[in-house]
Parts: sequence; C-alpha cells; structure tokens
Amino acid sequence: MDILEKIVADKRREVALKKQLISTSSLENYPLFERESPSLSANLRQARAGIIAEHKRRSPSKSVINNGLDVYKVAIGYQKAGASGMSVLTDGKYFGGSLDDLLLARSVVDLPLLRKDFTVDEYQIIEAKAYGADAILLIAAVLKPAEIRTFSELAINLGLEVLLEVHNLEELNNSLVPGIQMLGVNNRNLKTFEVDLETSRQLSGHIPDSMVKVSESGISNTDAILNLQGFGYQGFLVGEHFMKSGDPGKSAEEFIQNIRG
Ligand SMILES: O=P(O)(O)OC[C@@H](O)[C@@H](O)c1c[nH]c2ccccc12
Repeated sequence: MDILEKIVADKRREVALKKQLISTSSLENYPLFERESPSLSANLRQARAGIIAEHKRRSPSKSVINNGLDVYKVAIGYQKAGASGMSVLTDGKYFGGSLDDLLLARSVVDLPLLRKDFTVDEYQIIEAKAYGADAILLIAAVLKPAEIRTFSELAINLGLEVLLEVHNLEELNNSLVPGIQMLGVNNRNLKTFEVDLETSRQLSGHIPDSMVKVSESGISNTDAILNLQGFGYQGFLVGEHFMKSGDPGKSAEEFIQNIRG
C-alpha cells in the first residue's frame, strides 16, 4: 500500500463514521450553508499574482512544518498580503488540520477558501459548504472519472467551485468534466513525494483554455512563478514556503510584492 492508498483508506473509515454522527440534512441546516461563495477562479484570473496561500501544519512528506500558529491569524495575514485565496488542510491524521480550522479562517476573512482534503464521498462536499468553504479539491489519482463527474456536479450545484488536481497526462485526459473551473497540476507525486516543477510545464499545453491553470506544490521563489506564468498558469498554490516561516502572512506579503515588482 502506498501512502496515498493509506490516506484514502483512512478517509473512507472517517467519513463512514461521521455520517453516523451528523446527517447531511442537519449539515444543510448550518447557517453557513446559505452563504454565497466568492469565486476563487475569478480572483485568480484578475490577479497579477494569483496566490492560493495554504495553511498546513504538517505533511507526510515533511512531518512538522509549523505547529505553533493560530489559523485565524494566518488567515488574516494571507488576506492582508493580497492572496487570491486560502487553502485550509482539513485532514487530521496526516496533515494536522480540521474542519474547525476552516471555520476559524472563515470567521475572520472574506477571502475564497479552498477546503483541502481527500474527497472520497459526496458527504464531504456538503460538509465543506456547511463549514464555510468556497471551493473543494478533487484529486484525479483517488477518484474514478464517474465520481469526478458526480462530485463536481454536486459541488457546482451547491455554489462551490472545483479545483481538479492531476499529476500526469493520463489523469488529465481521463478526468476532464465540463463545468470544472480550475485545473491544478500537482508538482508533487503523492505516491513518492518527488517534486518537479517540470510537471506543470509539460502538462500546460494539454489543459483546456476554459479552465484556470493552477500550479501546486514545491513553489518557493518568485522566479518559478514568473516562469510558470509564461506557460499560462494563473494560480499558484504555496504552502510550505509560507508556513515554515515564523509569520506566514509576512512571508506571503513579501512574495506577492516581489511578483508585482
Ligand atoms: O507545501 P507546498 O509544497 O507549497 O504544497 C502546497 C500544496 O500544493 C500541497 O499541500 C498539496 C497539493 N495537493 C495536495 C493534496 C492533498 C494534500 C496536500 C496537497
């Protein structure tokens, strides 16, 4: 079993249990369920530097990145820095996140929020909406094409945007569904943790023009952004580089100012 298979197996167990604790109909009655979501994809298109700044305490590849921060302070810092959106890891076991992190971020910023998790069930999409997300992540490596279709339809019906994540051409060609707003190329192979920005460059020409192109992972300097912009990327998901600094908001601010020149 590779790490991705392990994460997904644990996630299925977690979701099965949660379903017994809180029904989808009660999630649909949460006050945030009625909230109108701002558009992450529109923000990325308009930005000079479309940064999606991530809150990530730890990861299977790096273990602890930064455990000592308050998510709401990080969210305020990212918004002030001029990020186009914020990604909040909500997986507990492998990334040290939670739905409470999403809620806390939601309580302090208007910035579009991406719920970053391993979506394996429609339940998690309803949950994302109930906890204040504006967009969800669907990972092609863990879903069948039919699931990508039904999950993205549900998300879009709820007013959530979808970031579809791929790592190679086969995943890209097999998982495109009309209506999905953003295509993320993960430069990190989730099975081996190897990171190579070349992945984004190689796949860029195969992404339909209707989708906002997002490059994810391993981005630690603004030269990389300028280079990827040349390949048509408008969104950049940056986690570790900001989180490992003592002040992620300040780190994001310097980064974004540097791109704006
Ligand atoms: O910390 P980095 O290397 O800047 O990467 C951020 C983000 O791309 C990464 O956390 C990520 C991309 N896809 C994922 C899927 C699940 C969990 C995490 C991720």
